[in-house]
Amino acid sequence: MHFMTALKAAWQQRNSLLCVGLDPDPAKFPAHLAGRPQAIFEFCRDIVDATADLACAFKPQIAYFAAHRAEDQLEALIEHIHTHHPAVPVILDAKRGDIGSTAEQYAVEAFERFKADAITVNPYMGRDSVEPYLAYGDKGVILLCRTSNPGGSDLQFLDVGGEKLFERVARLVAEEWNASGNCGLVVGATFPAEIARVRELTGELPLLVPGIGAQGGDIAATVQAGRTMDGCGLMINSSRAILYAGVDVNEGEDFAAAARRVAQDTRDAINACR
Ligand SMILES: O=c1ccn([C@@H]2O[C@H](COP(=O)(O)O)[C@@H](O)[C@H]2O)c(=O)[nH]1
Repeated sequence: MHFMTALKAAWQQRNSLLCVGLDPDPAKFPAHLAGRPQAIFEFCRDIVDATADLACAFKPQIAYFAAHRAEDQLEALIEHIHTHHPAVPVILDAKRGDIGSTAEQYAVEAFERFKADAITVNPYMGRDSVEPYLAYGDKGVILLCRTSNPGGSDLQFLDVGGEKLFERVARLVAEEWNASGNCGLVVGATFPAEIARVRELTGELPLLVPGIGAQGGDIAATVQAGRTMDGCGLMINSSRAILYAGVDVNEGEDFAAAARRVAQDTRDAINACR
């Protein structure tokens, strides 16, 4: 199924704009998982099973798996999501960016090895570096536009011929790169004014919005700035605030139940503003 079809169905059927981020850090895992060879998979699987009905997407961040030589556990996790929660699309957060021949390999890795439904990509090497992902017409390609970190302004706010660089990226993606209707943009919840500007420039383009929760972005401001006419258009990501909700209050083996409570509260807070 086309990523956008799956995403739209998930928004409607689950009544949710919440994207649950999967950034597994073994140092923060509950004690009963310590030393288990498949701990990263088991932790994420339990979070996924506890939150799937509340989520419009899952977003595993590849660095948290690769850093621990756990790419095999990432493969198993995505397979688990597709098998047990087939209505929830998977966005592989990899932020790839390289020349075309290398990008071809990254695209194979994301879509054929990991079987992700979408990938995040860095647009700053230009169209030929993005083509290999766009060639998978049914897969989502979500390009960095206005990132949530403070240093994002260093380059993304540069004036490029009368507009800011992030505005140029937004227009380029919406007007030229989205021929197959499979593109989205990353815009941080920490910058609602720029979310509104990107929405203004891109019509109904889906926006992946990290930065609520641990980074402190405002949910109401995010939704008001980025929602489309039908109250959708956003995948609002929260990772650490959900994953470690139980660990922070020492809930041990009930970490997944605690994660569910925070995911539900977050989804409801988003829905209250749509
Ligand atoms: O601009 C960006 C792009 C990506 N991210 C990623 O989103 C999550 C955020 O995690 P939290 O724990 O909810 O802060 C993480 O995987 C980042 O790599 C981002 O934060 N900002």
